[in-house]
Amino acid sequence: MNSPSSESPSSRKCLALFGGTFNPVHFGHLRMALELKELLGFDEMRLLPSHQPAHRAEPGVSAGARRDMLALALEHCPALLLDERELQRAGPTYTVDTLEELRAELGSEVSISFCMGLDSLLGLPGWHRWERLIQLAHLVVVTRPGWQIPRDGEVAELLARHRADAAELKRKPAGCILLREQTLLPISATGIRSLIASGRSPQYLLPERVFDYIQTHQLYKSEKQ
Ligand SMILES: Nc1ncnc2c1ncn2[C@@H]1O[C@H](COP(=O)(O)OP(=O)(O)OP(=O)(O)O)[C@@H](O)[C@H]1O
Ligand SMILES: O=C(O)c1ccc[n+]([C@@H]2O[C@H](COP(=O)([O-])O)[C@@H](O)[C@H]2O)c1
Repeated sequence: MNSPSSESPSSRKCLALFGGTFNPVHFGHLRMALELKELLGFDEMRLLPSHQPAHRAEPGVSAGARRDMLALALEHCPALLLDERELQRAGPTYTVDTLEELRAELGSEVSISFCMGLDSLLGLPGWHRWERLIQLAHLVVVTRPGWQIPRDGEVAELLARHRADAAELKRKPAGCILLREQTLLPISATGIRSLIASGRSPQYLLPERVFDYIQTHQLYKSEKQ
């Protein structure tokens, strides 16, 4: 399928995706996804767990367990959906493959926004076929404490060409980058894993049911996970 066409009706369906390793999912992810959905008026917000993350060491916890924790976290939140498509693909998980697949499924008119933290945007030039991403979807980037918007380099150039405001996400199916300054909870999965590995509790940083799952399955007891 070719790149989606540009202008068209304001009644266009708007789908948002929030991808991650979710090892484990925590309130930082969930609040960000929910706030973006509500504040930007997406019709759907799908959380997309990656199977075999492309640019990090293989997680010590299986894709199935990461998916199960995410499913538990979303059970009582109809506003957030789980999209398992990446778990069904073998080999390294590349976002561009997911977006090509979605475009083939949904057609060229639906607006697709791929949401990420600023830390992820800074690494974008290392992603597989990264220049194609912006032809297939919008990027919604939430600034994260401790991370600065770059002034030069490939990401700065990408921003200069594609930066747009929120209304553009509905006006076009793809091609815009929206930078959102949003208060993010200072929680990271790395922090949660190291708390547990050092014998401390991650309670109140993630949903209670996810905490129960981690305890039942004895996850993250060792630093390697
Ligand atoms: N506290 C947070 N608030 C909002 N977004 C977050 C937060 N933590 C991570 N993200 C974003 O969520 C997406 C998936 O992140 P990921 O699953 O790697 O979580 P993480 O907490 O950063 O994990 P790790 O510490 O293992 O790197 C990324 O786009 C990342 O920028
Ligand atoms: O496609 C790639 O090359 C690529 C490289 C790094 C990260 N991503 C995607 O970015 C999202 C956040 O990744 P992570 O590793 O921070 O959890 C997740 O959906 C990954 O699949 C994608």
